[in-house]
Amino acid sequence: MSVAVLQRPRSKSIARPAPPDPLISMRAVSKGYGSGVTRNAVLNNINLNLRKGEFLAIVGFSGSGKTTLTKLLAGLEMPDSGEIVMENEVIKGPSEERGIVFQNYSLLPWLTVRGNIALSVDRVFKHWSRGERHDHVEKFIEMVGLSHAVHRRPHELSGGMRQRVSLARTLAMKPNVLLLDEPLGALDALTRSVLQEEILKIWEEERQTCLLITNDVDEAILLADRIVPLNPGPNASLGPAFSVELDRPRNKTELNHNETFKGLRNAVTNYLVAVRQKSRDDEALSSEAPPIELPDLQPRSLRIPRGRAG
Ligand SMILES: Nc1ncnc2c1ncn2[C@@H]1O[C@H](COP(=O)(O)OP(=O)(O)OP(=O)(O)O)[C@@H](O)[C@H]1O
Repeated sequence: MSVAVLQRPRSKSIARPAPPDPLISMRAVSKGYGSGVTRNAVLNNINLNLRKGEFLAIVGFSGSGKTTLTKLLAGLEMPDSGEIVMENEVIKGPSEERGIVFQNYSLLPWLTVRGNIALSVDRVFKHWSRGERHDHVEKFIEMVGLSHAVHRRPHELSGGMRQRVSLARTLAMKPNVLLLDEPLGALDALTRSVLQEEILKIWEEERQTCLLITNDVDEAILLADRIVPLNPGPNASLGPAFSVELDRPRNKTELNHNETFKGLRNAVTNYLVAVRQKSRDDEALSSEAPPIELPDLQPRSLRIPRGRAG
């Protein structure tokens, strides 16, 4: 295996403006579950800056700790060591400043599309007039293309439609940071593709700081400004950041023929493949049985003394 693919991609020597300040910083964060022999060390020494207005994608394998990372950023889990800081304040619990969309949309089954979104809007924007809140809800329903289904309840919607409601509900709360934890993971390829385009369009309009967790390299390149791989666990750490040097607005169909897109897809995929192979090799080495030490014995005599035979 080539070691070169594990190295940080070379940055171009063009002078770039300084990156914007981080909105959230993870500093030397480690997290595991359980204790003693049953302890599962999931994340180890994670250092990550999520910059204001950027779209960052974390790509990684199943079980590497992606959801754990999102929950830490959301304040739903606390680090075992290290800290997570948002605008100079250590994150100590969940907050409406950080909106999350999970893979399994958790909609209230007795409320309609409008009702599910309005519930959150009414809670966050209590100080707005009824008319303002109504218009705000309608804007986000329209943004995700569900105006024709406002009166439907979740069981009357397809998976893709439910995920749109979930997205609209979180976007409508206007969080400072949007945390998308494999939001399209449960959808079929076609619906996934349509929703990718929609997220892209919405993000290009709103430019909210956004962190997307995904296992789909193409999706990460289409949407993000920067891609950071999460190496396989246990004790998963972050790999080198890959910068996505593709102009916006982006068009998925056109990107398929774009050389920068293809090169980046190869670089990220090769990195992930190499790092997984390394993790497997390390695992195999550490689980190999130690060599057995044979006792230093010398045979004395194989002859059976006379009279004892039989
Ligand atoms: N609350 C918990 N208690 C104990 N172990 C947990 C808990 N949550 C996650 N884990 C374990 O932590 C590890 C990482 O899980 P996590 O869900 O963060 O990974 P993931 O990369 O999001 O996985 P997937 O892509 O399959 O959803 C797994 O081994 C999982 O079993």
